[in-house]
Amino acid sequence: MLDVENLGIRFGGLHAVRDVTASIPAGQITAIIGPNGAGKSTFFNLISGFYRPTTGAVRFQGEDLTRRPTHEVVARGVARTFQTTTIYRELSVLENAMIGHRVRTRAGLLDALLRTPRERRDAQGSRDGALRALERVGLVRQAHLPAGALTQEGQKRVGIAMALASEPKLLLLDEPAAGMNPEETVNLMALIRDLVAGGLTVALVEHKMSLVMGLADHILVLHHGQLIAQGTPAQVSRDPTVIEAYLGSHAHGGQMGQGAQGGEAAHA
Ligand SMILES: Nc1ncnc2c1ncn2[C@@H]1O[C@H](COP(=O)(O)OP(=O)(O)OP(=O)(O)O)[C@@H](O)[C@H]1O
Repeated sequence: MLDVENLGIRFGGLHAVRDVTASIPAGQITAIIGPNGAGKSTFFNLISGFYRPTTGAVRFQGEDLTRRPTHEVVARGVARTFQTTTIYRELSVLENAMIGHRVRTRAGLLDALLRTPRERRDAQGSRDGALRALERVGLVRQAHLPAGALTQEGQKRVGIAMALASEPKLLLLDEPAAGMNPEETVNLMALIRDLVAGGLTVALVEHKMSLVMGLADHILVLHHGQLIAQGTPAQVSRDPTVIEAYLGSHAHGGQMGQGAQGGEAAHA
């Protein structure tokens, strides 16, 4: 569904992502893992159009998205959530989801100010689209609550609904389980599985190895900005290069503990 070829970006002298060639297959869950500072978030920012690569190309369903601005990437069917919660806590759950939907509507500011027929049509469409997204994440009954009143897990669902409201084909989740307890993590895994069963393709960056190993069909492993391995959870977890990368990172204060022990302990 999404292919990157020789993708790279430099920040000054630092190659945050270097020469990565990889694919995110349709209808599957792809996890991007690697020790701290491996370039995972930067890779996400590259494929979602937040960063312009220094080298290489990003193709989505065969179309070159390399130089497209983010809103065009979203309009073509790639949506993302963020590591830190970016929901509007004072707005209702429904209003948050409607904001996610508005990227697909055509009415501009003038239409909104003049309340033109197009604006009214789009507003109704946003409401319907937002409700569909809330249904997919199980939040219809909370639609009129302020988003900030929801639990941590509920707020994560709002963030996912915002992304789903743009009706993506590919959903990118940046550390979806961060800050969640084990029970919430299990619920989140079930939600992601449901979304994929409904036809969505998902790629995620995640530190919790229990989630990655229990959920991913396909794993890309980054280290120092480079792709050092890819394959099924079973394949990458016994790959000597991957084990060495995590061990080396642990020796320097990295997060191998999460890799070896399943993740939650180190997050507790
Ligand atoms: N905008 C930026 N400007 C300069 N350097 C950056 C920028 N973004 C990331 N970096 C650097 O690029 C490298 C990769 O960072 P990135 O955040 O992508 O890693 P990560 O694998 O997501 O890390 P973590 O697991 O800690 O979230 C790091 O050395 C980081 O300091």
